[in-house]
Amino acid sequence: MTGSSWRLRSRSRSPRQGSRAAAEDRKTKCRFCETYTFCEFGRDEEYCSSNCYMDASKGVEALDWDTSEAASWFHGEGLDRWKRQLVTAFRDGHALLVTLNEGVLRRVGVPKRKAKEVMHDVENLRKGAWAQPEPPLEELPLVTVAETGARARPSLGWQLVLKDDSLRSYASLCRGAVPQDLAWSWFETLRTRLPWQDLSDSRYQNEGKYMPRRTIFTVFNGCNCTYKYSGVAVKPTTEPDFVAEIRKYCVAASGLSTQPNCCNINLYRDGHDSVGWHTDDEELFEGGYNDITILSLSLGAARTFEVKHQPCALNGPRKSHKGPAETSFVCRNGDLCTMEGKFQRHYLHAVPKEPSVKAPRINLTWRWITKHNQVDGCPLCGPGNSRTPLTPSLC
Ligand SMILES: O=C(O)CCC(=O)C(=O)O
Ligand SMILES: [Fe+2]
Repeated sequence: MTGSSWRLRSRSRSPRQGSRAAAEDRKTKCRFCETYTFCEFGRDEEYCSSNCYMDASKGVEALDWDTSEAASWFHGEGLDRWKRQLVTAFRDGHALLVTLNEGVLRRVGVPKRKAKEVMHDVENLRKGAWAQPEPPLEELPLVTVAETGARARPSLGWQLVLKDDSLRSYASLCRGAVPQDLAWSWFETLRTRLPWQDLSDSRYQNEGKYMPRRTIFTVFNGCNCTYKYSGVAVKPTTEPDFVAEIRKYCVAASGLSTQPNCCNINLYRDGHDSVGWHTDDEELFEGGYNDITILSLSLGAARTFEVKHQPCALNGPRKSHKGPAETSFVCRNGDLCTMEGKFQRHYLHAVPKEPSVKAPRINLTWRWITKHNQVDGCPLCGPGNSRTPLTPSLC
């Protein structure tokens, strides 16, 4: 592809400003998902939804390209040169390739294996593109839960266990935030009363293979979003009263001023259950480019929670998620902890297998859905996504 085929699309044309009503009569092909659909935005917009626009642009300027030129480009100049150009474009223009997906690559004749490889690089590039220096705290203040919690419940002893100002990434921890008896009774209630689900990765759906944990995703306040990650789709369950009670207790202990609207709850039956290295950077929570908070309660058996930096393609050769943790702490019955700021953008976390652990553990992670899912028909989706404060505030 020649330089002339790069066209920067201005951020000021955000379709978030359009109205669903104005677009009801218009059937258009979305530039991101490429399906024909009623556009929820105004007439001039090219994306079918705020989800697609944000998936395409991730909040930075979007880089447009002409698919018809792609074939000659791939075949003529080769992938290596193409990748180098991409990197330059990302660095110079803070831009993002918006219309590229595996299907497009296949259509212009890129073999499947190469197309996958390219998309892997593009995804890393997107992450790299986001990894511009974070704004300093003086410019964009951030209050941690270690601070709000300490103000709300000084006796609990909140502490900051990860403080990375340059990456705006923080983790707060409160040992014994919930008294032991109460925590154990919550553990028993959740274990026996929740309709736990076995998750199957889409790749293994027909093979009877399940993720090494049981789970449930609760929502409330009219939200109906499905939680999709790593090839798994967890349908929402309306938050039962006994979960709401736990939520309110933990939010109060954290000094947070708003209630999260969903919770991912995991049951680790014993030390063979686990969750591998990942980030909770799904679009629902917009944590890839916003400061967000995830509040986590541990109940039952103690398990190790591990943390390490997220590899970034622009910082060097592609790295796998293999390799040891950089930080870890043991989460025990009744402990609260958090992941805050841009943690989901810059850090990975995991709960590794610990075969010596014979007892079960339950973990609840409360999150704030700010970008409700259109595809699953969540009634809260649309340009008017509820923008609850994403970070704690001192009140
Ligand atoms: O079990 C934990 O402590 C973490 C769970 C987690 O990372 C998740 O549900 O995304
Ligand atoms: Fe997670």
